[in-house]
Amino acid sequence: MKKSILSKWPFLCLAIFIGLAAAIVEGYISIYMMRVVDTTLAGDRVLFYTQARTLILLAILLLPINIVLSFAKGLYKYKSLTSVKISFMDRVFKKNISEFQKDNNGLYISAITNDMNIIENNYVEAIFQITMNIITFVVGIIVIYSVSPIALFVGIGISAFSTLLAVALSKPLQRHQVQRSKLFEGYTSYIREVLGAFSIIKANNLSAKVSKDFFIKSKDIQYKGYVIDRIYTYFLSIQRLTTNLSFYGIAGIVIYMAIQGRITTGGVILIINNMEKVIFPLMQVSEWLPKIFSVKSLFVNMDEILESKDLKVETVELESFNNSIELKDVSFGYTEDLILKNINLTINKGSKYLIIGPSGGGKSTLLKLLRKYFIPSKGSIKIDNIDISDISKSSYFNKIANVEQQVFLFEDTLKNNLTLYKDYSDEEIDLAIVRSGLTEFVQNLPNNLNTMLYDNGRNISGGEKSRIAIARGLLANTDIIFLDEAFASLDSKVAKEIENTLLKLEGITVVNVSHIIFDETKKYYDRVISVAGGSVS
Ligand SMILES: Nc1ncnc2c1ncn2[C@@H]1O[C@H](COP(=O)(O)OP(=O)(O)OP(=O)(O)O)[C@@H](O)[C@H]1O
Repeated sequence: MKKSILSKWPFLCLAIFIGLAAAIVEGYISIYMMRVVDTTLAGDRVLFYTQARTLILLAILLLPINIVLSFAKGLYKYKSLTSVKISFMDRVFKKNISEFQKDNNGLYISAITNDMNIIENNYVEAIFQITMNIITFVVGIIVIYSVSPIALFVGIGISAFSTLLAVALSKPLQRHQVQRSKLFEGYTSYIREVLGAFSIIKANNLSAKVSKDFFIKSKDIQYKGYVIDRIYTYFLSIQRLTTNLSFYGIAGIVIYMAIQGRITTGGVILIINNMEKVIFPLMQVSEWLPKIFSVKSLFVNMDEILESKDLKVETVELESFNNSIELKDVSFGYTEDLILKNINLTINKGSKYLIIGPSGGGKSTLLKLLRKYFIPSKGSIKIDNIDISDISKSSYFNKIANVEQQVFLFEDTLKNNLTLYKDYSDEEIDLAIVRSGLTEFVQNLPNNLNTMLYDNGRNISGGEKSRIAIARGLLANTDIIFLDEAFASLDSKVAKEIENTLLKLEGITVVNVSHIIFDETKKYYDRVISVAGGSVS
């Protein structure tokens, strides 16, 4: 993840270049300020006017440079943060369905929201601030050196002390930052859960329990934030004390040197002015450094979340499905316990299969294996004699359509929800609408197919959602359609009609897991498979 931010170094370099120009101009401003003071005190009018004019011109020049610097900073932050967020999402979607399902979603949500905010403030911003402060510091040192090297050595002493303090402080901060990130994971998934179950919580009078649980979870996070702030406070107080004392010390030395006549009055002003430019950036660097170190552990944590443990190389692109899918001695379990045991089954192209069986018997699990969401623990699944594990997921997913009971609808038009952003002709879309029993529904919508669906289809019924899922499956024009309890929310008339349509699809293989069995349609299946106790019959 860190690499995706660092890959945007050209934008940082641009900002550094402009920042350097700004610091050099500021350096010249303080030198001309010194000259103006000294020529005034010397009573040299002609030289005063020349120096004062240059001083004003430099001050005016600083304005556009600072504006461009602010644009460059914005560009660097925009590019870096977009890059890290895109890289995060890319890696999430590179994970296997099985791997993703094992994790708690809260983990990802927390990483992309809370951890990303910390990365923005404590890493991307910190890198910019540190580099700018180093530039200001270096220019300040050069300017002071040109007047008094002794004052400069005192400044370097302070720098060493502040940096050591920053490094020492980063250790406990790193630990607390990781602990806070872990707390955020649980907190995020809890919020997602309770908001998702809003109506159940209200209807069962569970609000008081939710409030109590929420208080416990948010209290822990707030406390961790308090601990982190406390460490920063100790750190900042010590740091301010040392820098203030150093500043007074340097001011004393410079005034003493002026009394002895070793530097001019303008020189005193220049050194005091630039000491601020040396000490303040140091203070800033030592404030930002612990933050950068503390983010290191967040990157490690994110890389762990995003790491794909599936190292299987898929070498075959499935061009077509011609004959059959063969399951040979297939066993599978989510854990050590096997859910499916030594399954032998052949699914022929174009045939229609009804899968029935008791709840928890393993029907959906069998579908998950056929859909390549999971790979068998033992045995093999071969499609036209090619092992499913060797076939690339994308080419396999192009050949299958999945109709689930839980339908997800994007916040978009009904048309895009049906086509899933692929190109189909109007005739194809109309046919899928008719076949899935959606004709009347679409006609009654205010903007027909262009009607927007919001919030996962909150304003449409469960049955309408199911029919949208079935229409998607039909429209996809795939060789195989897998249905998992797709008719559960439909009335028997509509369900039977849709089932009939599916059973009449020529050349398309249909595997339908269903509790709902109609005698009228059951006989048209080529085979009814019962899955119970881990076996098929
Ligand atoms: N992701 C999972 N992790 C662990 N166990 C699981 C997972 N999914 C299902 N199981 C378990 O596997 C067994 C079979 O579940 P499966 O969903 O395949 O049954 P099913 O026959 O489809 O049941 P139903 O008809 O109730 O949907 C069950 O005991 C279930 O608890």
